[in-house]
Amino acid sequence: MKQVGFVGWRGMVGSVLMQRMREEDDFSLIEPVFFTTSQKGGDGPDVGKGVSPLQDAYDIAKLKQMNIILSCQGGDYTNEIFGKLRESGWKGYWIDAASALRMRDDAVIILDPINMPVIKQAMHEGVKNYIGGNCTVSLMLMAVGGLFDKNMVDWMSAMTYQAASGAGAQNMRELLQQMGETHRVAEDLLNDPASSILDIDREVAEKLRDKNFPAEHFGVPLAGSLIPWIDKEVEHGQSREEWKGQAETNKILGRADTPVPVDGICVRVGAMRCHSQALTIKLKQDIPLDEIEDVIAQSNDWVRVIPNEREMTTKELTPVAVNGKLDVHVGRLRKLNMGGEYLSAFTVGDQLLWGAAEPLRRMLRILIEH
Ligand SMILES: NC(=O)C1=CN([C@@H]2O[C@H](COP(=O)(O)OP(=O)(O)OC[C@H]3O[C@@H](n4cnc5c(N)ncnc54)[C@H](OP(=O)(O)O)[C@@H]3O)[C@@H](O)[C@H]2O)C=CC1
Ligand SMILES: N[C@@H](CC(=O)OP(=O)(O)O)C(=O)O
Repeated sequence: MKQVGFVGWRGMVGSVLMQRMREEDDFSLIEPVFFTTSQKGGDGPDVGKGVSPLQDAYDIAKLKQMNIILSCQGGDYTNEIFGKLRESGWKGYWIDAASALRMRDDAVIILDPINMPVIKQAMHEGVKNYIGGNCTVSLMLMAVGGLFDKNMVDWMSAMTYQAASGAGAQNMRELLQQMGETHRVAEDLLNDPASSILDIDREVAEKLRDKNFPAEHFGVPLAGSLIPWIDKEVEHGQSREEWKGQAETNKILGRADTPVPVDGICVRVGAMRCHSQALTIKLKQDIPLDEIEDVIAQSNDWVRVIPNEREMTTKELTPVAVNGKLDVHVGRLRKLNMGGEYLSAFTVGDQLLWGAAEPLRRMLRILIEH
């Protein structure tokens, strides 16, 4: 059995990975070794194979014994350890959730329902580094990857509505604290049916602008507001999250040399763990809507087309509907006033599942069964 080292297994992404691996009985196929950056010698998790002491995630000699290492620990850890490990002569497979290695020539961005041929070709060529994609990009491709696969897309604009989870566990907590504070300040007025909504709004606005409002992690209020900037600035006023849209999409599709233009504005909203995106797709041809729906619906086992009508949309095309599920919903499919080649779509998916943990779990399985 292959020895698989897990780093970052108790974090938020790592916990979702562990849960999925238990559900799919993946641990029965491997010999897992659990590492830690902070609790060396403590008890590892029991995944049906007894409890073993946690290994030091900075111990290169121990890491070198692994056939495969799967890290959900973050980019700082990858940047510190990966180079040393490779320089030490380690030839094992490295699977990673962090973005640090994604754009390297010796790394593949993994999303096997979309790019299995790219992954297979890389394995054949001896590539050893398999990196999970940006959550927004992976979820967009799980939703409308069929259109890219059929070479129907001329360009695409993605306007995103990204959940707090993308910023980390502490940010999810802070969002709820912010919601609680906002409610608390308005509670008495809310309980009085005669109170004025403008008085309520004034209290809330004052609270949101109060310098003591809890915003240590986001820096600004997210509850009752939104944040139209995610990640650092790259150039020309584009954020790094926006830059990933085109760069990662085309790398995943194996067409970095002839890229499809992808751009838009990435926005953080007060959802918990599901990212939504409003897509404008310029098609190469005016293709009938029912054909487009078929292509999308048949492209993988998890995409679900939601009919473009009010009740189904408001019930099924929301973060609440897909939270904790592998299904990726896509709806609001219609031709725009600009012409028959202009398609709108709205998609929503769980960013901790297909957006983070699931592609890693499936890559591990591909390597084990290889
Ligand atoms: N959040 C997201 O949406 C996405 C994240 N990623 C990548 O995954 C990386 C990890 O993200 P995420 O899982 O959100 O990070 P977390 O902050 O939840 O976990 C990271 C590490 O923090 C340590 N840690 C310290 N205190 C605790 C605690 N109380 N509970 C759990 N872990 C603790 C653990 O390491 P130890 O056990 O060694 O102490 C853990 O592995 C990111 O840096 C990013 O590169 C990728 C895609 C999406
Ligand atoms: N940046 C994403 C989450 C994330 O971790 O992305 P990446 O893996 O590309 O760094 C978000 O905020 O929603």
